[in-house]
Amino acid sequence: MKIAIVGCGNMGMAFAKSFLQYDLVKKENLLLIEKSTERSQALKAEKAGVVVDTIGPRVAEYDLVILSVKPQDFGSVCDALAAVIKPNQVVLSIMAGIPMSQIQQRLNHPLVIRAMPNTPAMLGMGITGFTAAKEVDLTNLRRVENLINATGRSIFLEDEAMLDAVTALSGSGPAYFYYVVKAMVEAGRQMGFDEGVATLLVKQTMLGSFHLINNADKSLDDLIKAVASKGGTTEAALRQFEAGSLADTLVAGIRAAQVRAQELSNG
Ligand SMILES: NC(=O)C1=CN([C@@H]2O[C@H](COP(=O)(O)OP(=O)(O)OC[C@H]3O[C@@H](n4cnc5c(N)ncnc54)[C@H](O)[C@@H]3O)[C@@H](O)[C@H]2O)C=CC1
Ligand SMILES: O=C(O)[C@@H]1CCC=N1
Repeated sequence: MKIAIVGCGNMGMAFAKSFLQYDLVKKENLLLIEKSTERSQALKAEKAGVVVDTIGPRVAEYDLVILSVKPQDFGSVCDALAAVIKPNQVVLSIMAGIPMSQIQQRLNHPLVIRAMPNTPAMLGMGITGFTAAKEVDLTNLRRVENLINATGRSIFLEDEAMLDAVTALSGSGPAYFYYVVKAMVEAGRQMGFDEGVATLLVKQTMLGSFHLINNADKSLDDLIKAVASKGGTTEAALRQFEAGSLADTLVAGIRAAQVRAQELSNG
């Protein structure tokens, strides 16, 4: 397979590296289109693929074109891509917010798949929600699904509208996790630990707790109950979280991310 990636930042390269790792594409068949000179020089030094700075006629030689520029930069790539794209090529967009209909219309091209990954894709531990325009046949859909699965796990969604919810939940999700970890490390620092020790205590707690969520045959409420002894320390913390409506604030934040994803479709 020959793959062109437009926008080779965090996510574009997370995808590229996963494909290379699983030998799903050869470096000579991977076109990396990156407008930033600094970034493209780094990609050339890494010998990550064939690096160019603009979309040109050679893009037409690739089976799949991945759009991984920021949604705000989509307008800057449309015309150049529309001018060279051939009818049999498949476009995979990982841009937040931009609906498939808009991509189809701006590129004058029906074969569009839309996906929302997250940054753990860099380690092959991502989760990606994806959906496809009705014009995309099963063979192409399976090919792209296999590629996405090199970055972690995936879930196909019939309803494109749910991709904005995926964006809010798992796309942005890693940042929420880091935010909570950061607050816990700060609490550790305030209680007298240096940052390294606080970080070790928190990271190992998060790792172990994640495995308990995955392996213990208990609900989240039961897992909380198993930690929070009656009249103990955990209860004191949870009471404070409730008083500050922490859970409601987290839910409201995630809903704000969903609204923002919907707004991004308007440019
Ligand atoms: N960062 C994240 O956690 C996630 C991001 N996304 C989506 O992935 C897309 C990319 O995000 P990141 O990789 O984080 O951004 P990034 O800023 O790291 O990468 C975007 C790259 O596109 C390049 N670029 C901009 N205009 C260009 C053009 N006309 N031609 C060629 N290259 C161009 C930029 O120089 C930059 O290197 C966004 O649309 C975002 O919504 C999706 C899921 C997770
Ligand atoms: O913050 C953003 O807009 C992108 C989409 C999901 C994660 N990062």
